[in-house]
Amino acid sequence: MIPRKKLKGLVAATITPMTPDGKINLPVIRQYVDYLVNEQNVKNVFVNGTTGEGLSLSIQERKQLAEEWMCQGKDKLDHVIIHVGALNLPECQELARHAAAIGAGGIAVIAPFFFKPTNKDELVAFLQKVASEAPEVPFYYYHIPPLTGVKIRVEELLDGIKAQIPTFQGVKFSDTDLLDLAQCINKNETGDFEFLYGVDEQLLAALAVGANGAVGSTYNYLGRQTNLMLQAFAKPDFALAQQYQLLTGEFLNFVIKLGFGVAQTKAVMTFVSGIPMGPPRLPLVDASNEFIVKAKAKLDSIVWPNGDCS
Ligand SMILES: CC(=O)N[C@@H]([C@@H](O)[C@H](O)[C@H](O)CO)[C@@H](O)CC(=O)C(=O)O
Repeated sequence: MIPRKKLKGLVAATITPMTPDGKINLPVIRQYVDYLVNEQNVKNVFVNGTTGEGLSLSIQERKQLAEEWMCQGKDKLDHVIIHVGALNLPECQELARHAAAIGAGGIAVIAPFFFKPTNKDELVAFLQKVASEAPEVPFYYYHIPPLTGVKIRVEELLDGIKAQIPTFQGVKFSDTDLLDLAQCINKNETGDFEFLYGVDEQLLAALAVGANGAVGSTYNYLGRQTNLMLQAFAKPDFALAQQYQLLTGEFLNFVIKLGFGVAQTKAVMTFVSGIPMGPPRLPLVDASNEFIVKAKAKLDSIVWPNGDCS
């Protein structure tokens, strides 16, 4: 495998821009890349994940999106990780081969969640069959039990993983079980693996137990503020880091009470960035106007420590 720059800091879980009639809006990706890099200081992306509605897209659409992010991100982005998980092995393998062929910086795989693996060995066997299709590409397990219902603890999965998946690079950890995350970090004695946290509203707690970075939806539009939180944490200025986390938490707590998911993320990103993200794909439905008005007013009302506006 070619030596690579270690992935740390923020990774935007990309949104899939769509036209009003529900097609993928590929031409918008160029502007999207520039926005992330120049306005949010975010240079890593995670494509076709939850926020990207990856599981609601056809294989062809997922390939097109992956290609566009690779192409537009060339010389601008540091890492492009492609999520290649699906409900069946052949599609995962096809997407993994495709990601390798286009030079992706990493691939990630969610646990299949219709017929679910019931223990660590079944899960690792599935992941291994996907990873081996891209033998030169760093591999991440995408742990998101609230959506998959697969609750196999990651610390268990790590035991002997490198022998079975030589490309294993780390975990995108989208769960609130910080004890499991801490145990993973404890096992990562040589520091070879990366643990990227995926619950944005409690990233600071994950950093405190040793997460290397974060993948999330809010880094599309709160990347700049969250980067300042990371800087404060590294300094260390914990009081300042805490202020940032409390403020992003205040916004998320507000929108979660209104009903917050991928459709609402698309709406927030559209009004913050000015880039049209379009509607979500069914079964998700558009955010309501009431949501948009209230979410915008809330975000505008937040006074960030740097005196910045969102
Ligand atoms: C369930 C969910 O969508 N979680 C988000 C978070 O970024 C989430 O939107 C945020 O913490 C707000 O709750 C990410 O973990 C998902 C993600 O990274 C992805 O799109 O693959």
